[in-house]
Amino acid sequence: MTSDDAVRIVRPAKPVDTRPAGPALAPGTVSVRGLTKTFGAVTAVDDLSFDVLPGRVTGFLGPNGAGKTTTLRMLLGLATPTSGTATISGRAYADIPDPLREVGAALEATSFHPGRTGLDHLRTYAPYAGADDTRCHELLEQVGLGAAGRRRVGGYSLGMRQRLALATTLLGSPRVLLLDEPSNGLDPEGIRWLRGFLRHLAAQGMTVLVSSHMLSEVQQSVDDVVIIAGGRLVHASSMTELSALASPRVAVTSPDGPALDRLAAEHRWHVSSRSSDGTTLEVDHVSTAQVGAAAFAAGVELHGLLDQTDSLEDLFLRLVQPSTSGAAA
Ligand SMILES: Nc1ncnc2c1ncn2[C@@H]1O[C@H](COP(=O)(O)OP(=O)(O)OP(=O)(O)O)[C@@H](O)[C@H]1O
Repeated sequence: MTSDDAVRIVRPAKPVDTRPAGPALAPGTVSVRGLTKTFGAVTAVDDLSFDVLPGRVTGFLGPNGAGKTTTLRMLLGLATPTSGTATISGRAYADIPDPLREVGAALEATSFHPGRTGLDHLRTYAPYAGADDTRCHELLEQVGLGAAGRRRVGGYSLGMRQRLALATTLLGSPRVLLLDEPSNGLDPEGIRWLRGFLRHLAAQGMTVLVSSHMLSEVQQSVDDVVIIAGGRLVHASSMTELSALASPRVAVTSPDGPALDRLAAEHRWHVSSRSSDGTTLEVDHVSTAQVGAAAFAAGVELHGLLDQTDSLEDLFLRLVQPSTSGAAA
């Protein structure tokens, strides 16, 4: 990929809607418009605008310090924007009449009373969310803690605590779920379970926003991505559109360097590098199948043909690099 390409892809895939968020938004839509938050000289969130839609799982991604938690805190009324708006179903959190029925959130590792059982933990919070005892039992079953619900939380594994935290956020049967790094500390089985569970919630119409500093952690579970760096939006699209940005690239080796050069010129391949002896070329924007077929048709002997397409994580890292993100210093 050329440096031009790198600059070209660093922009929201869809034009950002800068209209003020209002009641016309579908219920459950999370909307951020021109959101900015400064802490003294530090601009944690810088003119951020994006929407998160119901019925979808959206990954809110960015490296450490990108501004994810600060954005989530503003959505939950825990921090006041310096400027701009952060709304849920068209309202700022403070204006939502019954907030626990509208939005469930887990921002950091929830603290639990170690002497309480999982069920008692839920029962403690249930009245605030208007949930009854049946709902507490139902949620424990849903998060896979049915039997463990009667055991003390002090003996729970980290994964079990994460499940209990998730059950707590769901007490009010909210329309919107905001989770900050929910897979932190989960083992692969726990991550797989979380992925399936969030998908199930979105399939029921919930809006699910999950933050992470690694695309690879969420790439199999999200429908959409919002990527930020240095407090600014660097990319917003569906996961499918993001994947399409990982342009194919191959390394092709032949004992006959000049024949390889002729092939590249004939097909107008974009050769991004050439080994010193001229026997290996790296070619951008073509697949191994295209190069293999062209070499076969031209009778050029190949000794190597390697797919070097960027992984999604490489693409993500390039998107959030300070040099291309335009991040504030
Ligand atoms: N209360 C605060 N006072 C001063 N600076 C803050 C405060 N909260 C956040 N920041 C700064 O704002 C920036 C964004 O932080 P934030 O925690 O939102 O990022 P993040 O993307 O959630 O990072 P991480 O993945 O590490 O949790 C960082 O530079 C951080 O140091």
